[in-house]
Amino acid sequence: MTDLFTPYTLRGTTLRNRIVVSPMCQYMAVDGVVNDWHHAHYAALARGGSGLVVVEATAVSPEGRITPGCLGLWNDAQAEAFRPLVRAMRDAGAVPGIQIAHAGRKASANRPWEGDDSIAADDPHGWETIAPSALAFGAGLPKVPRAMTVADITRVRQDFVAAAKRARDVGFGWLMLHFAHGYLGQSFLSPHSNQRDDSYGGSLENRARFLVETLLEVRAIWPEDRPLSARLGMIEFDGQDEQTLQDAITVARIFRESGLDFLDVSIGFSTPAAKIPWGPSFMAPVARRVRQESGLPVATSWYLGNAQTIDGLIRTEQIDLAMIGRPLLENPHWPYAAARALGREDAPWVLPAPYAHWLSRYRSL
Ligand SMILES: C=C(C(=O)O)c1ccccc1
Repeated sequence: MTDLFTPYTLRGTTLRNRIVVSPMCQYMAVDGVVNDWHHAHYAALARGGSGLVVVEATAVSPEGRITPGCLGLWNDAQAEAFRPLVRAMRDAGAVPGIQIAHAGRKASANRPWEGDDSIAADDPHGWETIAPSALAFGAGLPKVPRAMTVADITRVRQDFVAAAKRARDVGFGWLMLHFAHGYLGQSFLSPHSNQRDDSYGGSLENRARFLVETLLEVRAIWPEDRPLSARLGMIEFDGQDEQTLQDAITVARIFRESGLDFLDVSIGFSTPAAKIPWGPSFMAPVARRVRQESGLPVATSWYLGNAQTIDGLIRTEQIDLAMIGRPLLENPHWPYAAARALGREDAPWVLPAPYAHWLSRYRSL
């Protein structure tokens, strides 16, 4: 019986368990470069026992950042700065992953604790944003993006490929394309944000074109023995859920045929009018359906629940991996706590030996 601590092998890459550190933006970079914050943050998460650690949304170009504090992979100096981080995660027994992204019309924003809104037009820290259509997201992000030309689309696709090559060359073992949460990839797929009348807009095939073209070109350079995944907003909670989900499952099937290995099922966040039914494991039924109907192994996140609940999602094959976010910020050693909660005798050895020997020799009372 498969459970939360069963190793997971995909394309010759083996995770020690089913626990994944979900990519969570830290907004602590300067000029997109890794610094002490990231070293401490990701090393602690890797030492906490998770099987895969996915580094936060890392921009493929300067304009692709959400905020000025986002990490980047648009130049070689940024890539080289990742090397010690990759090594530290591997030394801790985790597979190092990274999410590459372009924020599209949600770019040029202040950090969440500094406004969580568009940088003012007269603020030199901001920049021109681009998107499929000249349609602002709205709410705190009223900045109207410039509609991308086909030349822009080609350039951004090439930026994704260049960033993927850099991630490959510095040793990341798992790549995630960020096609969710209202960012550029998602914004091509969603009619909320894509009202183009050329071959990148209108029909589902056209709205998926940028995503599929990018996936195909990244697959061509990503090593055969390393998993290629994507995070895709499969549902918007905007009143059109069944149609959106059917369309997204169609796209997921095309992704599988185009060489995608794994799909992280998330939310579109394409409109501020969405009514998200926040609740315990509320995305699990969506993930189960995507897994059944797309033929791809899946993960999902969002209020997944306690260790017993998440273990149950794995045991009943609703999901293959569990994307854990905020519980790991509360406790990077969440995998150890989960192993204890599940009654595993080897719980201490989820952690590195310097911790495990003390925890196993002098058991908690
Ligand atoms: C910063 C985010 C990301 O990188 O996906 C994000 C955006 C919306 C909801 C959750 C997370």
